[in-house]
Amino acid sequence: MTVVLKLGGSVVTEKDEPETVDDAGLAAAADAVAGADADLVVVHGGGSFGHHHAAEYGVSTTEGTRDVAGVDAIHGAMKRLNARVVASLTDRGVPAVPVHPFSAGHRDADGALSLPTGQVETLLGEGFVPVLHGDLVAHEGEGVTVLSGDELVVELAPAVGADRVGVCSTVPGVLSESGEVIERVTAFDDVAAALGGSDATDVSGGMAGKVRALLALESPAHVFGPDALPAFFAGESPGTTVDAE
Ligand SMILES: Nc1ncnc2c1ncn2[C@@H]1O[C@H](COP(=O)(O)OP(=O)(O)OP(=O)(O)O)[C@@H](O)[C@H]1O
Ligand SMILES: C=C(C)CCOP(=O)(O)O
Repeated sequence: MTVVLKLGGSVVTEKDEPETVDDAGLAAAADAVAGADADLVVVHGGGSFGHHHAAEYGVSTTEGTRDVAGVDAIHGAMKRLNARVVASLTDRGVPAVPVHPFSAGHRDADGALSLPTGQVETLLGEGFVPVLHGDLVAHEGEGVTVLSGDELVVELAPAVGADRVGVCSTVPGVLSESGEVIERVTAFDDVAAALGGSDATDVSGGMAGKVRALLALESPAHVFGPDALPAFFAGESPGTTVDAE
């Protein structure tokens, strides 16, 4: 069983406090990952490491920068967070290794992403748990733009032949306008009215960006909260299933 799991930046960091890890959130997520019986690829989001710096330099998934100080601030912070996530996993005996997307991917002038995945597939085959992260990426005509962890999930899941895809955020799923967890989302327009950005600083579109990205996947993806991580690894379908059918 191959699983691609994104740990939202809102799960592993205090999203409102610049460069602050949520120690309890990260520990709980790492415990769940350590207990999983699967070949696993982990992706984590930016949280208060990526989004604050990206907002400061005016960088999003479509608006770029050529400022090397911005690259250092954003990519540097994401590498620091990645080191913390990898360490929390290796502390628990998970064979986690870092993979930095900035060194590998690029977007063309239309924004289309090319991301080599051979290193992830090979690491997985060799028994490692590759840990990727939302990052910057070279972007023709823009300098560099943000590459969200949700986009990484969409690229990686088919590349590694994922049997299950999970996106863990702090919300228990995609919520309706009345605040109920929507069980299944099959089309963006069906839920567009309920979808907003993030309630924290977020340059990659919050839940709306997440649903849009996941609908591009051939296979279903599950969006759920941190408490549901063990259920997800047990094969259940907690939260919202996003499935374009
Ligand atoms: N209809 C909705 N259902 C659920 N969440 C929603 C909805 N509309 C807006 N949101 C916001 O989307 C947020 C989740 O997206 P966000 O990008 O912040 O999560 P994340 O992936 O955990 O973080 P990061 O982008 O740092 O990785 C929620 O915290 C909430 O504020
Ligand atoms: C802001 C940066 C650098 C990464 C964004 O990744 P995301 O939190 O998965 O959207």
